[in-house]
Amino acid sequence: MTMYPRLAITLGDPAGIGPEVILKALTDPTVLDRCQITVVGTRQVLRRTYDRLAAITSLADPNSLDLLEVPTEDSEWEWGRGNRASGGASFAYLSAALDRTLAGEFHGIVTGPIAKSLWKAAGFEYPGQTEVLAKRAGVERFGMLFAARSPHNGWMLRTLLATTHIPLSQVSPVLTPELLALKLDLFVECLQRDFGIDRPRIAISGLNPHSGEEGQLGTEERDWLIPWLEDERSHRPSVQLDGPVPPDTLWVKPGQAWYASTQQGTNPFFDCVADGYLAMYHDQGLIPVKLMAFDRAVNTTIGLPFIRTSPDHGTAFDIAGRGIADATSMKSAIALAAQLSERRLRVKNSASS
Ligand SMILES: NC(=O)C1=CN([C@@H]2O[C@H](COP(=O)(O)OP(=O)(O)OC[C@H]3O[C@@H](n4cnc5c(N)ncnc54)[C@H](O)[C@@H]3O)[C@@H](O)[C@H]2O)C=CC1
Ligand SMILES: NCC(=O)COP(=O)(O)O
Repeated sequence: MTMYPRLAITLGDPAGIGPEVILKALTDPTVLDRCQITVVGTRQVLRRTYDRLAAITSLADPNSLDLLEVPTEDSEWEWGRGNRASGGASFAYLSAALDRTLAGEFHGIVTGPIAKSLWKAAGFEYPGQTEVLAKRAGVERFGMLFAARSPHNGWMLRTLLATTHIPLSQVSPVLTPELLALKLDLFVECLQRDFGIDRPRIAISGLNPHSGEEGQLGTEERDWLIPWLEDERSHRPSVQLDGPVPPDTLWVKPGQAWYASTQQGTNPFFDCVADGYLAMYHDQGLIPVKLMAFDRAVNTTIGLPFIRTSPDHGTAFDIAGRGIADATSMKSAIALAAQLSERRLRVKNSASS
């Protein structure tokens, strides 16, 4: 029997493209037929978006949606010009969705994009939505994973970031064997539990050019990354660990697989690709993801007791209110949240029956 998960979708910053891509995504029957959706935000924001854009692009009518109305103190903002009011509203939407999810009302949350600087302006000192979700869920082990399915052949690129929203100068001091072991644990758990890959292959990036070239171009690989990986290999027999692969070439094979015009199983590129890629820092992982899949990649927070996904893009203030935002990444985020929540529901129900 098919079980339809209940998903909350937060509008994100009302001055950005979040409301537009949500109303666009909710016109697609393939998005709607696998889950029950409640939009979390304010009717006034949805109405304003609809009234401005419905004449030039196809949008769901806000009256047709199930809406959880979230009171906000101030609604003085303009398209493309977020301010502390729009930042505060986007925080309130996320909080309301979290309250209801933690109370068991939703199986997953799909978040619209927020502007981190405007959270700060509104007095909320978090680096991003990921950290709020983890804190409110009471979770200390969590990770930022980007998943994207190739439109050419269905292959899925999955990239976990070992470090996320920190300055580049802090990456090396923050990276430790303990942190990488934690991220690897999470990655393996996620690939097995959520993606059904029992014996995953994971490729791990080096940090330095040429993975340090025997210590000539950086010493982290020689000093601890290579020994740590060897140790991990010896006590994880059910996982294939590749690396540390020089970061400039790690993405060549997934790039070939992404663009291959034939299906997995008939193309030798697929024999070389991993089920998951572990990048050492934000842009090392996200530059290749966004080059290949900016229009469709999904950001998902792993380690939470519920599913959370989000489009890979931000608020795009430069195009907000013009009707030209591409909703494919939002559609993919809803579809992935539905797929992962349904899988968890199925497993839970079969365990209890
Ligand atoms: N999950 C989230 O809430 C995320 C939030 N952000 C936030 O978004 C804000 C803006 O960040 P940026 O670096 O400018 O990234 P961005 O993704 O908002 O925009 C980068 C470029 O891509 C274009 N773009 C983005 N999404 C698009 C779409 N769906 N269709 C067509 N074009 C699109 C924009 O017009 C812009 O030219 C920042 O405050 C950042 O913190 C950024 C990434 C994720
Ligand atoms: N670049 C990824 C990103 O900014 C994700 O932010 P969030 O989902 O933690 O808000």
